[in-house]
Amino acid sequence: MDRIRVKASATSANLGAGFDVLGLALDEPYDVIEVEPADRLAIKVIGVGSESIPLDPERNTAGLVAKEMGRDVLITIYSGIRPASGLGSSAAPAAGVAFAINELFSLGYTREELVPIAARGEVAAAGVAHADNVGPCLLGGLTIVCGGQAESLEMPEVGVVAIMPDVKVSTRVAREALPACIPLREMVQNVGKACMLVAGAAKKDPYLIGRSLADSFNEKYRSPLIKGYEGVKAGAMREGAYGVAISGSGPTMIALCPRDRAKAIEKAMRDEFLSYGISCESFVTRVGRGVKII
Ligand SMILES: Nc1ncnc2c1ncn2[C@@H]1O[C@H](COP(=O)(O)OP(=O)(O)OP(=O)(O)O)[C@@H](O)[C@H]1O
Ligand SMILES: N[C@@H](CCO)C(=O)O
Repeated sequence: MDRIRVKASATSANLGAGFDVLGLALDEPYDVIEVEPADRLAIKVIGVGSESIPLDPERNTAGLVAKEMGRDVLITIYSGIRPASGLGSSAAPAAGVAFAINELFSLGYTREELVPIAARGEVAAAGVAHADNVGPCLLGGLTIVCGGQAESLEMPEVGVVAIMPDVKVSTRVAREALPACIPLREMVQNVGKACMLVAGAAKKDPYLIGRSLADSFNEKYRSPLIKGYEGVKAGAMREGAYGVAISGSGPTMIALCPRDRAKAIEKAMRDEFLSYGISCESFVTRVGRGVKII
């Protein structure tokens, strides 16, 4: 094989209480990434937000991954995920390139083993090697990452509505909004919610998953960065969403819902943002299955 082309999709990290641990793969939007052997490591970016994506391999998540894997390659990223929106835009190229290099050079890593390698690419974007976006991007479904290990659970069939208000919140800034310590009571509530969410996926119970999205950490400290958050969430719940969460570090909000309610929920959430004078992009999708060769 002299060149490989993969589809690496958007992801939604945290899912409320699962801060830096849980992540959900989405089917759309996605990046298409091509990788081919070259004399030196180089990166080209075309598409959504390309002007804000660094070409220097040291500052690009995909470049750091290729360096980590010790391969000189030309990486072409056809970007389809808006940067700094909370949908894992920096993770998709990292996961995509880890997967592509593994296939191209027949390195023999499992998808699970690629998770910590791809996570180190995130240092270029977030300053830390968090795996809660690269995990679901590689494995699909609902992913749990912990101490370099990654596990994935199949989700029940749900619709996913994502609303991206026209506001930029970088992961770095959103991480600074979080306290270093939280009260014991909040910690206990969050552990409970995260465990209930995983139980919901294991039991294929979308109502339990939805109820478990409300947390007292990510939402409490980061929702003030998203003007209109409470109204938008209420609009989605009124139209039948199972639950709502900030996607990753925001400002995108996602609602999980019955698939036949998704369009009405999308409209309600958009209308709420507009009532605060905030324009937004939005889309309806489903749970993704992980990076694949196309
Ligand atoms: N390969 C890459 N693709 C996209 N962004 C990158 C890449 N490498 C570095 N970046 C930087 O990361 C920034 C986006 O990362 P950030 O983590 O803030 O957003 P996100 O991935 O959309 O959000 P989240 O991690 O919350 O889901 C970009 O503005 C860009 O400067
Ligand atoms: N867990 C990270 C992910 C960002 O996508 C954060 O919320 O800061």
